[in-house]
Order: sequence, then structure tokens, then C-alpha cells
Amino acid sequence: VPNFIFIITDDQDLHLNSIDYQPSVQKHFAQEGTWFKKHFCTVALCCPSRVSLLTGKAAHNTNVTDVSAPYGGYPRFIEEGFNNDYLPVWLQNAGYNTYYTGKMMNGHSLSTYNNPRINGWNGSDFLIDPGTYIFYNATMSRNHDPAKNYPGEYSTDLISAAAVGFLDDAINAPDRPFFIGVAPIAPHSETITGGGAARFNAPVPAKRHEHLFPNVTVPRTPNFNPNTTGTASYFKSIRQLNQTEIDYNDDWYRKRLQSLQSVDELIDSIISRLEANPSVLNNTYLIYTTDNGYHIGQHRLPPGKSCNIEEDINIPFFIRGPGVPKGAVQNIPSSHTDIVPTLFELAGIPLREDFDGEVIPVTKELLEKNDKSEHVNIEFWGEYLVEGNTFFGESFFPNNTHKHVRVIGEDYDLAYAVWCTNEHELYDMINDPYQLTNLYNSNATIGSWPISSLSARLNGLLLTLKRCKGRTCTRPWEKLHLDGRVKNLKDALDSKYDKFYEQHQHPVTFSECGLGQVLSLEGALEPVVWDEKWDEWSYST
Ligand SMILES: O=[N+]([O-])c1ccc(OS(=O)(=O)O)cc1
Repeated sequence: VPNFIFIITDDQDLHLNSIDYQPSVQKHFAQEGTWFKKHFCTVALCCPSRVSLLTGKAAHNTNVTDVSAPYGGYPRFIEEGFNNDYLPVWLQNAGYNTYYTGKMMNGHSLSTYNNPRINGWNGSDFLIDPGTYIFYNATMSRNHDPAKNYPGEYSTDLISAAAVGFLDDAINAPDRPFFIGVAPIAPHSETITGGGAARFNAPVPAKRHEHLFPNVTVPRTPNFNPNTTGTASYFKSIRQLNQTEIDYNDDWYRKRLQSLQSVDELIDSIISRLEANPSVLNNTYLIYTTDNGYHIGQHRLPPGKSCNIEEDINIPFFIRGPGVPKGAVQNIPSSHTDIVPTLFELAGIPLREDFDGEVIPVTKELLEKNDKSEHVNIEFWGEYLVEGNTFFGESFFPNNTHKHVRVIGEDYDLAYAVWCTNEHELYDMINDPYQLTNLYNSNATIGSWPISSLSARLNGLLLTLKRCKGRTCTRPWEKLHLDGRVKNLKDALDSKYDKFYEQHQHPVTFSECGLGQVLSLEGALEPVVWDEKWDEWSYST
């Protein structure tokens, strides 16, 4: 039975190239394991993302859809009953010793961490709000003891020491397999919470890294502060950033890279401890990922997350361990809901019916029988929080609720979204990876398919996914086509189904921009299910 070490950073980007500045991620993960290049979070916000990850469920099923009350935060996690029904509890029941250090989720705070205690951990050392994001004065609670502050000590170094200590404990209990969760705060902003609206400053690196990367700037990609504005909701009203704001952004970016150097050191410490115990190393899967992505200046946005742009949703995911190909890069799409099913598979634990994700083919053996689905469902509820304090004089933008699906097949790579303003977006991610041209309602084609044919199918898909549970989330086309003859978008694009989709599937609709999941605001539409009665419309077969 294998062990797991799961490292999850906070707000780390893939698309701003942060991994390029982490030689230890390159050396110990990219070279020793596989990079899943098309891995996505299910919600581009910490608490909903982490609860989705830890339960294997889509956020619309966890009903933890925000960072704070009433729709999210630790108290919501408790109210939804997950304290007895999530990853570490399941692993303990399967015979694992479990350990965790770092950030658990928003709202795991001085007033809630003992009320009730979080279950499932044999050993724990949690960052506790409002001290979670204070890099040189973290608040932590060890094994549920009264929380204390660590003035003058660096947060990521504390997490690193706790992680290595738990690794020693785990190695000293050789009769039980182990899971260790390691959740440093980098490269999250230094966030002041606890009184009124949260305030976000640049992350604070360890003093020993403050001098690094003096000339590095945010990559000037085609979507960096472009001449034209975005296409939906508040994106349309964001003005171009001025030079002061760009300089501020570049400084923010450097501090993120600097703060990640301590994470590299944390990786080195864990790997050296494992290398001193080769039999443990050979039986341990290590994962490196983050909760959600991040943008700085793309589409003119200030620093932040929570959007449906690729920078916020497509995130680092590396795995190494027994049977995992080394130095490999995979384009098989996957998401955070797939992680717990994958751990279960590797541990030989039967999969739960209520998982909304499926096993990622991480080993050679799993790759041989791979039939992973081609889509990823991404959801968001609530406002866009502006990080940094020099932007637009606003602390948030309203109307950020949206539903989004990424479909990544051999012949297409699509991003389709419906916003709570009932605006739509459709991007051809092969020819427009920076999402500069919204093709929805245009006369364009993607591949040989007209936009109208594509969007009709994507409407059916999104209607199916928005309330899906279990297998419907991973095999939505089975739900639309009960005869099982349609397995992916390409099958559904058969002209035989044109009228069925174009005349009978409606777009997802919203009546209002909710601040969390409020079903009455989301439209009661269900997809129409294909039936033999449509056969009279067939042009082929
Ligand atoms: O509103 N807050 O308190 C808040 C919001 C976002 C946030 O960042 S996140 O990465 O934890 O979502 C932290 C605190």
C-alpha cells in the first residue's frame, strides 16, 4: 500500500511561468514524474476549491461555494457534514496515518478551530485565521492545542519543519501507510482579514530571498494589458492599466517568485528525508499542485483570481511515484475532483459512488487502459475581489458568477462559458490561447464546425454538468444520449444530431448574479434527452 505526500501551494499560476523559477519542482517533480499540463481547479477560489478537492465532489454538490459565510468557509464545511466524510477520514478508515500542516481552508479561525475540531488527522499543525496569511507572524495550532503566534519566524519554514517532523513520525510507524498534506501559503498575497473587508498586499518573501529576480517582470503575453477589452460582464469596463500600476504589478510578481523559493527549499527538505529512506521513497507518491491559479495584468485585470480565464483555472499538477512515467508531459484533461479518486485507486480503496471525478491515469498501467473524459467543469459564484490597493479605487467587481466548461479533444480545445449576466463566451484555445476573440454568435468555424453547431452541443453539455452528480459529471454524454452511442463532443457533432441540439437544447440561464449557490437564481432548465423519436430527423445512418 503506497504512501502519499501532497504539497498544495496557494494561488500559484502556471501561465505566468512561476514553475520556471522553481528548480526543485523541475528536478524533483518534472524530471522524476509526470506533468499533467491540462489540469484545472474546479473553482478558482481557495475554500470552494479545497473542499471540492478534499471530497472529490464538484462545488455545486459540496455547496461550499465561497470563502466565507453564508456560502462558504470552515463552518459551512462542518454544516454540510464533511467533517466525518472527507479524504483523511476515509484514509484513516483504510488504515492510513494522516498528517497535515499549513492552510486548511478559509474560516478555520481562532473562533472556529476548536468548535468543532477538524477530524481525520493523526498529526496536524494548521495555519489559523486571521494569522494564516501573515508571513512573519503566523498563527498556528499544533494537534488542536491553543493557537500561538510565531513572530519573526517565516511561515513556509514553519510548515517545512512541521512536514519533515510528521514525515519522521510516519516513517517511525512502518506498519501503517501514510498521507501527509503540506500547504504553505506562498505565493498568496499577505492578506489582512478579521475586521471588515479583507485587504491584500503583495506576498512577503523570506528575508534571504528578497534580493532575487530584480529585473524579472510579468510575462508580456498578447493578453497582457491589451488594447481591446474582454468580452463579458465587468471585463468590458476595465480600463487599461497605467505605468504605475504595471510597475506595482511587476513588483508583486517578483515577490511571488521570491516567496516560492522557500517552497523549493521545503521540497528539498522532504526529498532529502525520503532519500535517506529509499524503501519509503520507492513506495511514496508525491503530488505538487495549488488550489487555484492567478493573473496579474492579463485582460487588464489587477492581481487576483476567481475568473474563468485560463490563467486562473489551468494550474500546476505534477506527480511522481511507483509506476509514474518520468519526465513525461500529458495533455489528458483532469481536475481537482479527480485527485481523491486517483489516490483511492493507487491505494486500492474502492471508489465511492458520490465522487464527481474519475481516476487520472498517472501510472503506466493506468495509461494503458485510459478512457478519461475530455471535459472539465469549472464553476464560480460571487464577486471578483481586487487584490493590491492601487487599482481603480474599487475593492471588488460584481457579477462574477459563471459556469464554464473546457473541452479538450484531439481536434478541438474549447472554452465555453455562460455568465450570470447571460452573456456567453466561446474561445478556440488552439488558435487563440490568450482568449482575445470571443467567437460566440459569430460566423466563424472552429475546425470544420460552425459556431452554431458547437454552441448548441456545448449548451446541452453545460446544462447536464451544472447539476450533475457522480457518473453524470464524468460521462455527461451518456445522460444526453441514453443509447450510449455518443461518448464525446465529436460524436455529438454528427450532423444527425443537428436539429436535436440546435432546436432543443437551451443555454444555461441566470435570473440574477448570486453571491453563492442559490438554486432559485440559476434557471431550472434541464437538458433535453435524445430519444429514438428524433431518428426521423436523421440524415445519415
Ligand atoms: O475575504 N477574505 O477574507 C478573503 C478572501 C480571499 C482570500 O484568498 S483565498 O485564496 O483564501 O481565497 C482570503 C481571504
